[in-house]
Amino acid sequence: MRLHVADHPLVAHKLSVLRNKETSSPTFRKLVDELVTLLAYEATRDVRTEPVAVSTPVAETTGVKIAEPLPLVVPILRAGLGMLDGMTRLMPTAEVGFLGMQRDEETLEAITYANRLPDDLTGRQCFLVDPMLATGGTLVAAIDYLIDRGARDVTVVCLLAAPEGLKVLEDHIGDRGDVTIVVAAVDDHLDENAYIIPGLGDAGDRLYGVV
Ligand SMILES: O=P(O)(O)OC[C@H]1O[C@H](OP(=O)(O)OP(=O)(O)O)[C@H](O)[C@@H]1O
Ligand SMILES: O=c1cc[nH]c(=O)[nH]1
Ligand SMILES: [Mg+2]
Repeated sequence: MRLHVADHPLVAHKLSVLRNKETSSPTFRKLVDELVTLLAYEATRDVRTEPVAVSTPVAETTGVKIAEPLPLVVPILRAGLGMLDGMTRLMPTAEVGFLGMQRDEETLEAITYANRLPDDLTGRQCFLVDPMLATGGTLVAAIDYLIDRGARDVTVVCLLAAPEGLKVLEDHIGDRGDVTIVVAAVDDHLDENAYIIPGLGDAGDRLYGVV
């Protein structure tokens, strides 16, 4: 497993506003979108391309286009939905699958309530998006769904990760797949309720309200 932590003053600035409990939902949504755009640039660095002939106004040349099978972006609902537009804006030809997962706040187990993924992911580059990697339970289950369908190349884009969750992911994945985590920051620790500290609270609630 590879970990890439964004090291950029704009990321750090936007993340600080996101953490602030006074930041309203509309501003929070906009900042998540802006941060994803910055992270997606790094996350898509190894996206596969193939040559394509291009006629410029004055010459023939060879360019590139994103190769088939097309990449698959998978937001983990709810909070991951706030990161989808930023990904598809950079990769408009990507296809989109969906996973609806909710962490049981008592047991911390990830429960899957929606699953709309292609049956066969052999050879597809997959991009999982979810703002928070806390205990790692949700992403372990999500990565397993992709690997079980044949995916071997998975990039996870998160805003915040806890060291505890990164360790769980690394131990779980082993050599079963080629997994890269791109994250805006690795925070300090989890509290007794498995919330990321200092964190930003419940990402889903801050994006969409408490339901
Ligand atoms: O690493 P973990 O300990 O599994 O926790 C992380 C998960 O918790 C949050 O989702 P939540 O369960 O709150 O669902 P929501 O997006 O609907 O709010 C977050 O968006 C991750 O999916
Ligand atoms: O800090 C946390 C942990 C899990 N899920 C969140 O939304 N925030
Ligand atoms: Mg939530």
